Amino acid sequence: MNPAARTLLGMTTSRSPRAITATGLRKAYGEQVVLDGIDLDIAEGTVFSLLGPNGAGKTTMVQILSTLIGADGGDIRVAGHDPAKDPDAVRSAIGVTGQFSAVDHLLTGEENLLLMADLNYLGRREGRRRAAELLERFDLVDAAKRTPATYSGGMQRRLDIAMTLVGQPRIIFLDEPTSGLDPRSRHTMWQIVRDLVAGGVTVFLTTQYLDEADQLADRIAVLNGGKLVAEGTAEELKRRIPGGHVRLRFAVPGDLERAARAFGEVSRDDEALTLQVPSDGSVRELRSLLDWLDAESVDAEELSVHTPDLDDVFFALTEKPGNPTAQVTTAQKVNA
Ligand SMILES: Nc1ncnc2c1ncn2[C@@H]1O[C@H](COP(=O)(O)OP(=O)(O)OP(=O)(O)O)[C@@H](O)[C@H]1O
Repeated sequence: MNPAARTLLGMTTSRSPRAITATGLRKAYGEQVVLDGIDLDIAEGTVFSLLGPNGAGKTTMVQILSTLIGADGGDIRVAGHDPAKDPDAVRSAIGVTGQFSAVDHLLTGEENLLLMADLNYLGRREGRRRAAELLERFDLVDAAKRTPATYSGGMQRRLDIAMTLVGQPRIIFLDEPTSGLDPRSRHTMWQIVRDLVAGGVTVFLTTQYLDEADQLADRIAVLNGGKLVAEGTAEELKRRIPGGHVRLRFAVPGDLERAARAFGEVSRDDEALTLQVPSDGSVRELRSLLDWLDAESVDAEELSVHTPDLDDVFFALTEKPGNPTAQVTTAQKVNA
């Protein structure tokens, strides 16, 4: 029976299994409340990205979910287990990679993987098989006998992830997996994440790169001031904030003046001879704008369409009074 029919009949639709859930998660350091009642609901086999300004509490959240530190309150389940009551069960289901790389720099890449296999009690033969498979999968065969000191940043990051995968975790915490990587290595890392998810792994991603969240995440949450201030798909978050506009640049001040009068409340820059006209960027709106310019013989030298991106969402949701990033929201004020 299709989901719509089930709903019509009042039957509950089956929910996909959850990798991570939390209700009312709280954590304070002394007087400072870092996580102030956080709810999480992350489906298995998806990428969840947590965004937030520096110091928002992202690392604290990852540390709690991965059993490194305890929460002060709330109900948490990771792979079905409570990290406080059953940390070993959580640890056996998760892998953590990122800023604090587990790579031993005195061992070769292959030896690092074999050490991980030992730590996971895989046995000699299975350990060797797994190490060889991961070296192949992460394009590290030629580098296997060298120490990571001779690796590029991208190779070190790939070895780090490969080491995490030795234990075949169902949930992986990726803390800023591509910081410092060049564009090609970033894309390789994105493909690795997509392949993991295609294999059913759940990825909890923290990143400073909003385009990374946009590319990879099924759902994105923005943490600010101890709370999740927004949660949804990238498209849902972008729709939440105004900011779409068309920017027109004119050749002469007279044309700028006439257009500004015709369009009413728009943001203008007399020096650059530009106007920002609120618009959803649709063909229909663009056509009527161009028709008007034609009909009035107003000469626009340049036209560009701006739709809100995740940067706009981030700034709008995490903006502090007096923050210089406020300029990014000019377009939203135009629309207000
Ligand atoms: N062990 C600790 N003792 C006291 N305060 C702490 C401790 N760990 C973190 N904090 C504080 O908690 C807040 C959240 O820190 P956290 O590292 O979780 O933020 P973050 O979002 O990961 O930041 P960033 O993006 O800079 O890595 C910060 O104000 C930090 O100073």
